[in-house]
Order: sequence, then C-alpha cells, then structure tokens
Amino acid sequence: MTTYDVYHGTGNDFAVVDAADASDPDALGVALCDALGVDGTLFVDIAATEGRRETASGEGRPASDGQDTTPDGERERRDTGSDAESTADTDDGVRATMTLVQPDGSRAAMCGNGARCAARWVAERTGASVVTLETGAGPRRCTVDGETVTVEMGVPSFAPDDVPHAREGELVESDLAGWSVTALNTGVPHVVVFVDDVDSVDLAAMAPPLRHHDVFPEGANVNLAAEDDGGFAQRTFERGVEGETEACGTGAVAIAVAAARLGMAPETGTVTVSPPGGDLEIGLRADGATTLRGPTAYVESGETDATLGEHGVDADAGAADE
Ligand SMILES: N[C@@H](CCC[C@H](N)C(=O)O)C(=O)O
Repeated sequence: MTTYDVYHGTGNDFAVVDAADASDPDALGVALCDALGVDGTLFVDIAATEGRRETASGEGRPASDGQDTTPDGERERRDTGSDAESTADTDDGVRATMTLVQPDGSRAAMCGNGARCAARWVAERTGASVVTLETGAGPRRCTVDGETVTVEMGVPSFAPDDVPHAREGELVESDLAGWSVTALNTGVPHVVVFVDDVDSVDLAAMAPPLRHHDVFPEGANVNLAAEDDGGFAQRTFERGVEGETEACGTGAVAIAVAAARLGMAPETGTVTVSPPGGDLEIGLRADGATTLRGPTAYVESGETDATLGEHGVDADAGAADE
C-alpha cells in the first residue's frame, strides 16, 4: 500500500507521494489521478538530494533558474533590488526532487502550483521553511510561510527553441488558429490569448487547435487572460489534463510576463493573476526572474494499492485546511 496526501494550490489539485514508496510512478500516478480526480500526482524524493548543493543537471528548458554559476561551481543568486521577491538569502534549504505525472500519463518538466504543494509537503515533514525542488526545468527555490508558498520561477523565454515552436521569430501577438497569441516558456510551454472577458470565450472549443497546433512540437498549455481590477483574470486549458483546471501557476506567470511584454503590466513589481480557484501574485524582477506566490490547502490523506485499482481515505488523516 502506498500513502498519498492531497493538496491543492488555488484549486489546482495534486496527490503527493513519497517517491521512495513508488516502484512504478507512471502507473501509480495515472491510477491516483483517475481514482481521486486530481490534476496530477507529484512524486517527491527528499532523500535523493539531501546534502547536495549543486543545481540540477541542466536538463529541461527555460525558464532558466535566474542564477549564475561562479568559477568554483557554487551557485550565486542575482539580486537586482527590484520590487519582486528578494533573493538576497542564498540558503537553498532542504532539497528534494519533484516529478509530475499527469492524468494522460505524460510527465511535465515543471508545475508552479504543484511546486507550491510539494514544497509545503516537504516543509511539513522536515520543519524547513526553505525548500529547493529539483525539476525538469531546473532547481526551483520555494519559501514556505504556513499555507502561503512562494516559488522562484526563473526567467521565462520567448525564444522559438525554448518555447519550443517552429516559427522563425518570437510569437508575440501573432495570428494562430484565428487568435492573437503570445507564446513563451515558463518551465513548460504556454500560449496566452488576451480577450475582453475570459468567461465569454468557449475555452473547451478554442483551446485544442492551439494546444495541438503543428507549430508546437511539444504542444502547449492555452491561457485566456483579461484585464481585471488592476490585475488579470485567468482561465487555462492544460496539456496533460486535456481540459480546464481551476488554476495553473506556470500559466499565471506566462500571463504576467506576456502582459509586461505587451505594455499591459509594469515590467517590474507584482501582478495579481486570478484563475477561478483564487488569486496568485506574480513577482517580476528587472533581470527577468519571476516568482509565484499563493495559498495552498491540505485536503486529505489515504492509501492506495494501484495494482488492485483501489484507494481509500485514511480515517486517521489530519483535518483538511479550512
Ligand atoms: N498546473 C501546472 C502546470 C502543469 C504542467 C502542464 N499541464 C504541462 O503539461 O505543461 C502549473 O501550476 O504550472
């Protein structure tokens, strides 16, 4: 039997499993998504990186980690003194790996809300307030303050090879499948479509032609965004879930960065992005580095025997967050 804990970050929900307990994470991850109806299963391995100070292997694409490597191999964090999250503290805290298995069986390099949930899960087991997660997009340093978790999301990229997409130059307000789209990578590929009102667009109908467009060899997550009360309303159709989710952290960062690029938001400071599940605060730094801050919530714990296709909630599970 394998224990799982369910958390959500602004409604984007995940089963979190200790990777050491999972002999076949791909099968278990899909089984938990099916059984629990969650947006993904996060496998977290604290032991794998305990004591390590180096960054991840460099595998994965931008967003880059917003850090420089000094000649002796130690990592040095840039601090430009902008309004976004201060990174003067170079304490990487407890290190852990995070692997996301999605409902369709795919793995994604990065997940912003998943990282917030995984960091809280690690913090609750170690007492750490700083957790650095090794992801397929590079290391992501997280600060845990009770239910509020902030993730340093790196430097998003509009470069065709990074998104990736097959066009010659950047896709910025470019016509694609009948929409004006801006494409960027915030750890995973996203397109952002700015509209007047996110609720007046049929996301389930408009997203698939963009999500599967030939121009994106790895597909793309599709975001609708609309200016709203000084920030942006968000709706996202996620690759891997193949449907709309309550929130998407990498998508929220993509909206804020695209808005800044298009002059719809300040280049530095904090931008509020509001998916259906709540509010997310995106920090934009002068050097291009970004942060994602927002609430997390514990839902329940249980045990599963994926081979039998069974799962049940542990009667001794802790109380869910209000
Ligand atoms: N919900 C996530 C994004 C998860 C990955 C995405 N579905 C993909 O396949 O690229 C987030 O909060 O960032």
